[in-house]
This record gives sequence, structure tokens and C-alpha cells, in this order.
Amino acid sequence: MRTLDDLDVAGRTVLVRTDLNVPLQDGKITDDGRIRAGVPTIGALAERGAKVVVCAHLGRPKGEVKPEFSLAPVAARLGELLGQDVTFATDVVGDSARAAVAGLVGGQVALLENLRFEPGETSKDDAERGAFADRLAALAEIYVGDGFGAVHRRHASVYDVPQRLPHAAGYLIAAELDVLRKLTEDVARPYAVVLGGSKVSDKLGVIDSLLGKADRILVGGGMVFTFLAAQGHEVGTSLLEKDQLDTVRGYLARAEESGVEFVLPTDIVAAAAFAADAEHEVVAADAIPADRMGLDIGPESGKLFAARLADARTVFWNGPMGVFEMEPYSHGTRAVAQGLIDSGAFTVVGGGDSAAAVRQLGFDEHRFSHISTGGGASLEYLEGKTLPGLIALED
Ligand SMILES: Nc1ncnc2c1ncn2[C@@H]1O[C@H](COP(=O)(O)OP(=O)(O)OP(=O)(O)O)[C@@H](O)[C@H]1O
Ligand SMILES: O=C(O)[C@H](O)COP(=O)(O)O
Repeated sequence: MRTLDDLDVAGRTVLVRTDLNVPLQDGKITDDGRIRAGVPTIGALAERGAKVVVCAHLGRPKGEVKPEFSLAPVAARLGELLGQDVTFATDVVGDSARAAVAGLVGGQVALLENLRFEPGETSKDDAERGAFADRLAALAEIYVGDGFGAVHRRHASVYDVPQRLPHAAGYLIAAELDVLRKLTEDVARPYAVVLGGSKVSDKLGVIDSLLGKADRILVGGGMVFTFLAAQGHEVGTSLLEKDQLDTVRGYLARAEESGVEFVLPTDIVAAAAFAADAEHEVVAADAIPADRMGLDIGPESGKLFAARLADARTVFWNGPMGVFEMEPYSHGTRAVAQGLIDSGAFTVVGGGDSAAAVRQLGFDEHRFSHISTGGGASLEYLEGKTLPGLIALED
């Protein structure tokens, strides 16, 4: 894989795919970690005289223009971090984008509107995706892939565009791979993996391969309810992947056969609604009332998880233990973050919201060995899967 140091970029138009998928609340960025992580590559290209065209996605607007998913606030923050104006194009490959690119001189930066406003970006149809990739590639002469958090997506800007332009990997991708590679080689054991978050259908499958790699799998967050339901328990109105119950039963059985320890919460914070001020209480994990939703692991589980991390030598964590954005449901995530720190293990926290959670809950990032911008991307890398965004960057 070439890196951007191998490219001659002065005066040339360089399209950079970055992962700027940051959490927003009421239009305000609540954690700018992913923007900061993109700055070294964007800044270096600008410094070397490239006309830098940044592209990225935000959320899942599903091919429609939805103002609440606009990258406009991100353009402003990117400009502050770079210390220079960032021209914002109000479309992806239309008149505004073409004008923004045409107006750049060497050293200047533009950001295109959310790639996922275009149906071609995420289309499963190769021809539709390819047609959009043609239009995106036409904006630039060179492509730099730096959106590590999205390399597991076979999307036009990640997979198809680099096949149409001379390309290289940015500094973030190189740095992430340097650390994550260590988790695929000689891991110090016990190796514990903590899974949570809300992208349950996306991420349950990772357990299949983790059963052959990890010594312990701790499950919290929205992922836990499919496990509790698989064990025959009521989960109320909590997140549930009904069609995965048999798969999960299979995981539990295989874990028992192979000596991998599954750690599931013993208590849950169950709320009357998805709201910070909703009535809520701690209930036993096998006694969630039918009209309640589980929004955090309970205090006993927080202690249990920390105890099962205490003697680990390697820990990978993706997915908050609860809806940490709301204070009453943030305690499980806090307990696990503290558990990682206290373990003294080699600790990697991966994922947009997971990284945001540790920062927002006041933890010093430096107390973890690595904070990765990739959640699903890191998991798929650890699974040993072929990642479209990495394959496409190979020569
Ligand atoms: N019990 C729960 N019910 C509903 N949502 C939950 C629950 N527990 C955690 N969450 C939510 O999960 C979200 C994060 O999940 P997600 O899988 O996106 O993690 P991530 O670290 O951002 O990884 P990635 O980078 O792959 O997106 C948070 O916004 C949090 O509120
Ligand atoms: O948040 C992430 O993990 C990346 O930005 C990818 O987002 P996605 O899961 O919506 O593809």
C-alpha cells in the first residue's frame, strides 16, 4: 500500500475519503475526535500544495437529502482545527461541488456534502455505484483513502473511486493498522473482548470468529437483549434481533464447548421510555418488565465486568454499555472504561461513539493504549475479513 508520502501532490486535486461521522446533538458536534483524526492527512496535503477535496458520510440518511445529516457543522469545525477556511459544497457531485473544486488553489481545502445523500454511494448494484463513483472520481486527479472507520463498507467512495484514480493510504489508516495488527498476531492472554452499542445486526456476526480468538467475551449495550432472549428471558421493549436468536444460542453452546467465557450482565437499568427523565429502575437481567426497555447494564454487572477485565492482558472494546449520552444510563460504560484502565492490559477502544463516550465521561484518552476511530471496521479487521477499503488501496 502506498502512503501519501509517495505521491507528488503539489498543484493537483486530491480527493480524500475521511470518516467524519461524528455524534451530533441539536446540530452541535458533541465529540470531534474523528475530525481531529482526519487532520494530519488533510493538513499535510494542503501544506504540500494540493487542492484538497474532502468527502465523508454522516449517519445513515439512506440516499436522501436530509438536512439533519448535513456535514455543514463539520466543515466549520474542520476549518477551525486546520486553521484555515474550508469551502463547503452543498451537494456531493453537483454544481456546488464542481464550483467548490474549481475554485481551489494549491493549499486550500473543500468539503463535499454528505456522500450518503446520493443513493449511488451505498448501492448494492455495481452499475449504480459505479456510475456515482465515476462522477466523484471526475472531481479529482488523485485519491487518498483515510476513512478507517468506513473501510469495511463496499461503498463507492471507499471501494470504487480508488479503482478509478491513482491512490494511496492516508496517515490515519496506516496508524490504525499498525496498532490493530498487534491484536491479530501474538496477543497477550487472557484476551477479553467487550461488545455493546446499538448496531446489533451489523456486529453480532463478529462473535463467530471471536470464539476462536478471544478467551472472554463480555456483552453489554444493545447487544445483550438478544442473548437474554435466547436464554428464554423477557426483554421488554429493548433492542432485539429476533431472527438471530438461534445463532446466538449456537454461540453460547460453542463457547461452552470451547472454553470461551461469555460474561453477560446480571442486572439491567430498565426505563419506561428512551429518555433521560423516564422512570427507570435496576432489575435482575432475567426479570425485565414487559413494558420497560434496557438502557444500561446495572451496577452489579458493572462490577462483574470490571472484575472479569482485571486479570486480562489484552482488551478490545467496541460499543458503549448503555445509552451513555443520557446520564442515568452512563454508569455501565463508565465502569467498563475504568475496568480497562485498572486492568493495566494492552487496551484498545474502537468506534465513533465508544471513543466519544470515554472522552465525554471524563477519562483521559492516554490511559488507554489506543483509541481507534473504527468500531465495525476494527471488528471486521480483527475477524480477518477482507476489507473493501483496504483492498482497493493496494497496488
Ligand atoms: N441498551 C441500549 N439500547 C439502545 N441503544 C444503546 C444501548 N446501549 C448502547 N446504546 C447506544 O449505542 C450507540 C453506539 O453504538 P455503535 O454500535 O454505533 O458503537 P460505536 O462505538 O459508534 O461503533 P461504530 O463506530 O461501529 O459505529 C450509542 O449511541 C448508545 O447510546
Ligand atoms: O460509525 C462508523 O462505524 C462508521 O462511520 C461507519 O458508519 P456505518 O456503520 O453507518 O457504515
